[in-house]
Amino acid sequence: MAYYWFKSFHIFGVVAWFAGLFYLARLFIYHVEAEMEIEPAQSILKKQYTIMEKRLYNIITTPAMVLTVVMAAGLLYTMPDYLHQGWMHAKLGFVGLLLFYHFYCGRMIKQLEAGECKWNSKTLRLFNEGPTLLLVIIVMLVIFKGQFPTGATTWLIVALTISFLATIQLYARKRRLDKEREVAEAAATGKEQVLQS
Ligand code: HEM
Repeated sequence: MAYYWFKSFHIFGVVAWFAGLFYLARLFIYHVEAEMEIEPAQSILKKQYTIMEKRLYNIITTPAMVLTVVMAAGLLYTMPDYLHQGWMHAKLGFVGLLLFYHFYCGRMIKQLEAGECKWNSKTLRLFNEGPTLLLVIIVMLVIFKGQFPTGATTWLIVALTISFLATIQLYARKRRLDKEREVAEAAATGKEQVLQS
């Protein structure tokens, strides 16, 4: 029975942890894009994003990470044989990368607050794909364990997933270009009005 409790709370933890990581990366993008705004909007937005990032990281994302790991330890305690299986070693390796990503986000909150972040919104969008990729790999490992499928259905699912992700990227790129054009047009109109007055 303990195994099912650990597993249920492990999955609750995973869902909340990823929700936090996905939203955090989105906030980083908005935070960096606030640079394009004029004052006082820029300072107000940056201050607000810092508050939101800290609350999300400290109140949801980190406790969810702790819950996931503690419940995982409980699962391994009830199923010690998993520790000798290759898929679990691979899973632990990818979870290590996820933990690195998690703590790097904590560092990035501090850098953004101090105005020392070197990332732009384009590279942050790529950074945002990290947890998605790790989620797919880790879930596949835990479901298929040692017998990863290589049949036609698998390749169809892989192709559909890639096309889905590519569509999202293209749409995001279109929105970014539209926004940049709007900002440039607004700046040009502002200049014209100043010259006319
Ligand atoms: C601290 C690292 C982790 C350890 C040691 C760990 C260990 C485990 C173990 C032993 C199970 C039970 C497997 C079974 O009985 O079939 C499990 C289930 C599961 N884990 Fe993890 N896990 C960890 C982190 C994660 C992460 C980060 C994710 C998500 C990306 C995740 C997703 C899942 C899922 C979805 C299940 C349920 C699978 C099923 O019921 O078939 N785990 N985990």
